[in-house]
Amino acid sequence: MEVTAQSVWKNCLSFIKDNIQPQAYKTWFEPITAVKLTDNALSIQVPSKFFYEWLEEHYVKILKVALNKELGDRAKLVYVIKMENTYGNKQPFTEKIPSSNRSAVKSQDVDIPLKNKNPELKNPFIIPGIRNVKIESQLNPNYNFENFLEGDSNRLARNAGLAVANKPGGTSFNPLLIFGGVGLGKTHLAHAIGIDIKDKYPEKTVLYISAEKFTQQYIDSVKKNNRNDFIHFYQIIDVLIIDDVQFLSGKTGTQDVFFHIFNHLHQNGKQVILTSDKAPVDMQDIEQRLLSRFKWGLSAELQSPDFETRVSILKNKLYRDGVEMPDDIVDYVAKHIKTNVRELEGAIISLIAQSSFNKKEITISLAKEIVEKFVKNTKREVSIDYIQKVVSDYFQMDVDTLQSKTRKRHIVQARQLAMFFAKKYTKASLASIGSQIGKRDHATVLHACKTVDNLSSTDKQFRKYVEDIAKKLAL
Ligand SMILES: Nc1ncnc2c1ncn2[C@@H]1O[C@H](COP(=O)(O)OP(=O)(O)OP(=O)(O)O)[C@@H](O)[C@H]1O
Repeated sequence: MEVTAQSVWKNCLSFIKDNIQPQAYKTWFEPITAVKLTDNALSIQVPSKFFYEWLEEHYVKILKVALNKELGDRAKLVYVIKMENTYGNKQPFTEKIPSSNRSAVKSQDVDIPLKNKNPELKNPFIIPGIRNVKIESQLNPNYNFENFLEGDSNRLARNAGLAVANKPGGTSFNPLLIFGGVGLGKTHLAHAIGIDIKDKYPEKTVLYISAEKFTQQYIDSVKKNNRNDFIHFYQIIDVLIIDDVQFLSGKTGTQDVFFHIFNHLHQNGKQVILTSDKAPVDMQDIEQRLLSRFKWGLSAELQSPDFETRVSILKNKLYRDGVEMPDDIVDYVAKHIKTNVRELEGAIISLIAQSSFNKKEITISLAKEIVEKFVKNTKREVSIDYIQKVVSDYFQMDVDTLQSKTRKRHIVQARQLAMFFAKKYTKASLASIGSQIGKRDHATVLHACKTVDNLSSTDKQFRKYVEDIAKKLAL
């Protein structure tokens, strides 16, 4: 009979089954599949890193005996760790043996050094290389230090970022918390630090994640009963970058788990980088113990750039995009859009687009037209988070209640109002609104908007809710 990975593993399993508790066998061996056999090395696929470490800690001897029986004294075992959508995102963290299926964005792959740096010393039959598991760092190479222009408004944060990138975990800036208003470059700077660390220390595991996604992963892990996996995953990262930590407000479960992850990383000299739209003192509904951790390192503010910096940012962008624009136009845009770099860039992009689509020359009057529209439009920009907070405050409930599955009338109405305002005042799609407001689908959001419209015209009290909330949103 042909010897295959499956046949070898089947024999191993029957030996193991006879020698361990049935429950343990079911839990730790049934989920494993054999994937490859080359020479005397058998590759088995396990569903998570936690799983793999558990096997190593508890069943390494029996695995060795079973494998030696099948493949002789020189038998080797290779683990293939596949986290199948473990944390429930469309683009999950994938972890693989490096030689195959590399990510399209190679620069974002990082090695995860697992527990025992030199496994041979402890487990002679496990081949080297299995620890070179890969994880995508989710960094955007377009956000780097070279194109993050320095000015008085960001000097401290930028230089602290550079210091952290030179010595991750080795400065007193741990955590480094970058805070500031909307569109001032927090995300850009956070990525730039990560990218620079990857350049300088390719062996380090860097992971960028938004607090929102982190929260979602945590919720999913609880649902799927693999909270330990979740924690473990984050504890082995060298540089953890969490964007928009204010999103954790009011989410006590996520805060708790983050607290433990943070402590572990900090104690082990790993670097934590956080961004937030507020300074720690202004953060609400974040546990005190977490806030005090945030203050351990350095909180560096990004302020609105001054006129000169705004001009440099625009000129740099134009230069990188290969577009020429007269200085007086650039100055005009920089003079009128002051508080948000994203808007600043957006206005210049619109200007270029308008002039090329309509074959119009870029003039001051065209710039004026666009800047005016831009400022008007962006005044209405408000986040779905903010809407949920305003609505739940108005009805004196917390955001979790608003998002919950309950069918209680007043909660359903609050949720529908949040959806209605999110549809009205953000650019988010129905699907995205639904997923952010209690993980509903787009049809639910559509239904909510219709219900709010109907009730506003038939129910006086309800109309008052709509008017009050609109006022609170200051739109
Ligand atoms: N100093 C800078 N130099 C060059 N580009 C910048 C600078 N600051 C911000 N930008 C650009 O402005 C845009 C918005 O920046 P970013 O998304 O990092 O802001 P943010 O503070 O994270 O915003 P939000 O509050 O919405 O999360 C990005 O395109 C970024 O590249």
